[in-house]
Amino acid sequence: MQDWYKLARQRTDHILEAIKQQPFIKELMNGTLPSDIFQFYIHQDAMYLAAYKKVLASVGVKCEYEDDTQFFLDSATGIIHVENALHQIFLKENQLVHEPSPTCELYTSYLSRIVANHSLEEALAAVLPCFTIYKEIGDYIQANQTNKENNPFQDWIDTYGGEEFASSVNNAIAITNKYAANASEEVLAKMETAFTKASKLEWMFWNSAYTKEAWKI
Ligand SMILES: Cc1ncc(CO)c(N)n1
Repeated sequence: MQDWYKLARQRTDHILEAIKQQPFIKELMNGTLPSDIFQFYIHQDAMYLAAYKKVLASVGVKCEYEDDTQFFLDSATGIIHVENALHQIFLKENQLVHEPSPTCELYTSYLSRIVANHSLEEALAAVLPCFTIYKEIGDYIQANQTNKENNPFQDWIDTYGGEEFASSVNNAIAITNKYAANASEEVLAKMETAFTKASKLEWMFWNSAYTKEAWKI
């Protein structure tokens, strides 16, 4: 499988299209997303990223080649910078929420489990939508918005639509493709399942922010 990502991207296109149609994304793009919803999202995302950082470091440890290990360790460190930058702008201290929503818990637990107990190939496929979907959504918003001068969420949009993130995303894709090139049919099927599931969890994460998802009891 030479270009594994291309096929996985095609097969999950409906999920990406559904994300673009979400009110969270539409209102983020036109700048009308209510601030309580964005605050809820930023808080949940802070908890998500804290877990994701550890997941990326573990993926790095599992990699066979030194450059790949370095890439994932650098990405984990990069998250600290992104977190700090975005949170300094957006995080309002007086509204701190410490409990992860069910979806945040589900997504981070899922990734941790795959990385801890499954193959490197599956782990790479599971962490990839976090890179690629944010890149696609950042680019989509930048290409379609008409309010770059006065969108209150522009710093967030530019973080993921920017060039720096693009090179990191391309590297993550290239590494995943490299391991997929030598994977058996059985492993490839598991990779696709993991990529699809993580893509759905990205959809759920934005949806859960928009509805300010809470524990049912
Ligand atoms: C839920 C989620 N997925 C991906 C990213 C991109 O790093 C993020 N910040 N949050």
